Amino acid sequence: MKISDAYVIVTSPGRNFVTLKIVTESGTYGIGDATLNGREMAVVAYLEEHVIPALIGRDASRIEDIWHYLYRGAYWRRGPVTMAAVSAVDLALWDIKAKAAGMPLYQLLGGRSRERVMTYAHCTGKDIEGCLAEVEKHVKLGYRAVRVQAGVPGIPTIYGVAKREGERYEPADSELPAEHVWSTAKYLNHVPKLFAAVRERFGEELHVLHDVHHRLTPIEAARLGKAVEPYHLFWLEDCVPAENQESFRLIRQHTTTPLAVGEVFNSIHDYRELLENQWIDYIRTPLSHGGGITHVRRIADLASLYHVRTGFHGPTDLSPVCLGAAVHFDTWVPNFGIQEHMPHTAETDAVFPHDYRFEDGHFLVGEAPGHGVDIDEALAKQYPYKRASLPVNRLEDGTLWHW
Ligand SMILES: O=C(O)[C@H](O)[C@@H](O)[C@H](O)[C@H](O)CO
Ligand SMILES: [Mg+2]
Repeated sequence: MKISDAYVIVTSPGRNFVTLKIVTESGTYGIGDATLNGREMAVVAYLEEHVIPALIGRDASRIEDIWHYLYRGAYWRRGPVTMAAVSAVDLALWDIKAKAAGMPLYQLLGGRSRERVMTYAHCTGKDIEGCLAEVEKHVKLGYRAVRVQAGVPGIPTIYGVAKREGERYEPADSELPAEHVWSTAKYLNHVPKLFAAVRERFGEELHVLHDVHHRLTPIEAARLGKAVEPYHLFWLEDCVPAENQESFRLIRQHTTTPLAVGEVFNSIHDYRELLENQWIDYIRTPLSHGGGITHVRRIADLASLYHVRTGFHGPTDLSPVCLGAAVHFDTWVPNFGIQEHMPHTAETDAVFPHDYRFEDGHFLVGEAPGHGVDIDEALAKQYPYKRASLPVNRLEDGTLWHW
C-alpha cells in the first residue's frame, strides 16, 4: 500500500475548494478536503511544499503513524493551516483504508450507532418575518431543526443573511474583506424577539439553534442565554470568542441554555478545560479542520465522558468530501448530537459525486467502500480559483470587532 502519488486540486464551482488526492501503487486512491475559507492557498502551499514530498513512498495503511509524523514531526504544532493539511491527508488515508477493506467508512469505525443523522438547516431573513418564511419552507422540506438568524433594525448588514434578496448566503462575499458594522446593544435588544416569534408560530417541538458568531463578551452572553431560556434553544453557538476557555465558566453559571463551540478549533487542547469543567454541550470542530478522523474521534471520546455531544460544522465552505466523511462519522459516533447542513450548489455537487443522501430532515449514509465522495477532475478544471475573503466587523465608532 505504498503511496505513489499525491496532488492538490483547487476548484471554484461557485466557491473555492481545496482537495488532496493520494494514490497508492495498487491504483486505489483516496481524497481529503483541505479547504480553509479565505485562506485556501496557504494550505495548498503547505501541502505542496512540505507535506506531499514527504508522503511519497510511505505506507498508506499506517494512518496513525503518518498523523504523528505530520503533527509532531513538523515541530510547529496546531494552527488552522497545519491542521487543515493534516486533516486532508488523514481523510484521504481513511478513504483508502476503507476502500481496501471493501467497507463503507462507518463500518471500519465500528459500525452503525443510528439509522439516520439529524441535520439542521440555515433559516435567515433580513427581518423576523423573512426568517419565519424560511423556517416554514424548511419545515416543509422535513427539517426537524433550524438555525434562525435575522437582520437587526439599525445594523445595515448582518451575519448569515444574503447580500441581495433571493441570493444564497456565502460567508466569503467579496475579493477583499468587506466591512460590516456591529452593535451589541441593538442585537441583544432584538434577538430574543426572534425566538419568541419562532416558538409562537411553530410550537414547542421544532429544534431551534442560533449562532452568535463570537460577538459578545462573557457577561453579555450570560444575559442572552438567560433571556432566551423560555424558548429552550437546542443550542447557542459561539457566543464569545473562545481563546479564553475560562470565559465559559461565567456564562455557564448564569444560564441553562445549551452551548456549542469549536468551529474554529483544531485541537483537543482547545477543548480540554471546556470539557473537563462541563462548561459546554456540543463540539463543532469539523473533520477537515480538526486533524481528520484520527484526531476528532479523540475529541469526541473525551467529550463523551462529560455528556457532551457532536454537532459538526457543515457550511458550504467545507466541501462535500468533508460532509461525506462527517455523515459516516455521525452514523458511528456514540455521542452524536446533530449535523449542520448548508446545501452546496448543483455545480459543486457535480464536481464531487457522492452517495450520502438527504431525506426527511436527515442524512443517510451510503454503502460504497470509503467515504463515498469522489472528485471529477476534468470538471473541476473548468472552475478556476477566485480569491474570496471573509468580511471584517467594526463597531459603529469604527473599532475593529469580532466578525
Ligand atoms: O455556523 C456556521 O455555519 C459558521 O459560523 C459559518 O457560516 C462560518 O461563518 C463560515 O464557515 C466561515 O467560513
Ligand atoms: Mg457558526
